[in-house]
Amino acid sequence: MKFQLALCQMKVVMDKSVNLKTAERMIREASKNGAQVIALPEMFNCPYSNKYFREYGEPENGETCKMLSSLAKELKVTIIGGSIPELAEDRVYNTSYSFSKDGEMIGKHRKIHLFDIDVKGGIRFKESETLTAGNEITMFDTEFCKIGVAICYDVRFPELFRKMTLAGAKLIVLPGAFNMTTGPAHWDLTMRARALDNQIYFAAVSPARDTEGPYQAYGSSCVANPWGEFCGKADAREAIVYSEIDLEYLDDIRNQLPLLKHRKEELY
Ligand SMILES: O=C(O)CCC(=O)C(=O)O
Repeated sequence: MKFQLALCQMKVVMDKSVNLKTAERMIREASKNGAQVIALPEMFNCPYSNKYFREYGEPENGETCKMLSSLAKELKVTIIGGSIPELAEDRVYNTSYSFSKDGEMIGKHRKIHLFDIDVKGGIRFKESETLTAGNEITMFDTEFCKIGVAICYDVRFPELFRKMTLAGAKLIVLPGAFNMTTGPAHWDLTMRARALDNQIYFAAVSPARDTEGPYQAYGSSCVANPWGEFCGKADAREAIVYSEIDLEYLDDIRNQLPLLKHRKEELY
């Protein structure tokens, strides 16, 4: 079984309606080019800043969800809708909604690990000033395979992905927006490591870099294959990354190098 994955590395601007139009344009283009699973970046409708999350936030089934659901249904594609600020009661979550090709919501992931860091000479960010953490692992079935979804800083916690792998995920999609300090240092390495350790396809989708916006995303959306190599990669500019996800190849790699079978669970 093979299928086509597309990652829409879109430019995110201050105007929410422009962001929704860009997402729609890129999803339509990806679908026209044969993509069957299409993913968007973290916080694709909102500038990535604590200042804006509440203002741009929407309850579940707000206008962004409605747009993604109807596009999925119209184009008959699975959409992993990056993430957006979700308003629930008085809280704000960083939430990714996924839709089946019938337009049904099949996944909802609230970012589990909040990005609260202070790197000397680099970046300081404290998501917990505005956001609340989720507490569930997110996986769903599609006609192709089980897909897991996590968001950005979640990627740094390998146990999460091992768990998804053991539960049958073959593709993990990570909407993410690394920055210009940790991006060059860790992005490529971390995405390849998650793919290699678990012998899965691991796809990370970032916004394009906007040197005029309040946050400079690293870009570099990529797909790493079960051998740990990139099989799709963007630079910092707006682009769609296409990759073939080949589940027979995944099985071949696992047969040739049976890492998952060689685990000694009784020891660790
Ligand atoms: O882990 C990192 O270095 C970046 C994480 C991040 O930007 C985020 O979680 O939004």
